[in-house]
Amino acid sequence: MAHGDIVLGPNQYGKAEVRLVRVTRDTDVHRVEDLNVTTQLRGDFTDCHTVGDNSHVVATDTQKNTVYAYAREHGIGSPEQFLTTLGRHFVDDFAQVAGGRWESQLYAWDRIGVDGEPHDHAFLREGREVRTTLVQMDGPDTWVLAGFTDCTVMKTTGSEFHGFPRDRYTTLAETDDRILATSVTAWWRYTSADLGDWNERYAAIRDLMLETFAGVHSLALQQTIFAMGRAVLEQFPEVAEVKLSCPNKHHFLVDLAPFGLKNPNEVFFAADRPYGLIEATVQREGAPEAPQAWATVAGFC
Ligand SMILES: O=c1[nH]c(=O)c2[nH]c(=O)[nH]c2[nH]1
Repeated sequence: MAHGDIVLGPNQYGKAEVRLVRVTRDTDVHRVEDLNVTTQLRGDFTDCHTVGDNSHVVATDTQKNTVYAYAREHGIGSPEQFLTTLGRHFVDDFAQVAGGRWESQLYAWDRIGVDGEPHDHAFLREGREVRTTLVQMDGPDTWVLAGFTDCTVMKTTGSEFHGFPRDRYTTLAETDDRILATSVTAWWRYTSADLGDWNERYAAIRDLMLETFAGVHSLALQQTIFAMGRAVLEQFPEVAEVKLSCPNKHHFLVDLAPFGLKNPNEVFFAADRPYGLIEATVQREGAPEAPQAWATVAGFC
């Protein structure tokens, strides 16, 4: 080969960020494994790059499907075990694959506590929510808003969605058992700026919202968030109104039938966009509104 020829250097390819949620439901106490998997192959792929010969190319789509099928067939257990098993398959079963890299991020979930007991199928993404507070003043008037954001929760059962209108653009299947997941952003307005015990009250309101999320058998995310706001207004007279903004973090059941596998609500694709965005204000009928309190709070109806 003459000096100066253009040749292919190091290369690898695969599917990045395969969002995989596996629910193990062999008992009523569900377990959740939530991974973001990237699979990349190295080996004899020169002809694809230089002349477009794909005869050696294990399609990235195939790599993605393999991630989901392996989650179903072999389970996850640990990311180390899962990635090693996956990588061994590609390296051992395809002569042209010499090696590769398999990487994942694992998102940990805790169980939501209800009456001090860990819930069977309602989970809270590990890591605290961000507590938010906004005080507005206008002369002698003070308004205190409190809330939180980035509080990601999931129910692996106890959620249905059906009975919605169908037109020629409707493809969504009705379901009586789906994953319901959202990242809650909540704001509430206190009736007074002089309540004291702010930290205890904040924690109690947050816990009540999470317990309500866990406890409500959901027919729609709209119903769940209204119940969360209503529970706060019923138990905390010092709260005047509650606003919630909740993305519906869709989890789509992966069709494993083409690979000869059943998927009894176990292996899901966790999509990040587009997402439903469900927002509501829950208020006391006839109570005076306080537009000044909310005037600069963006993104809420
Ligand atoms: O809880 C839901 N509310 C909706 O309005 C909706 N729309 C949709 O496609 N899925 C869902 N889920």
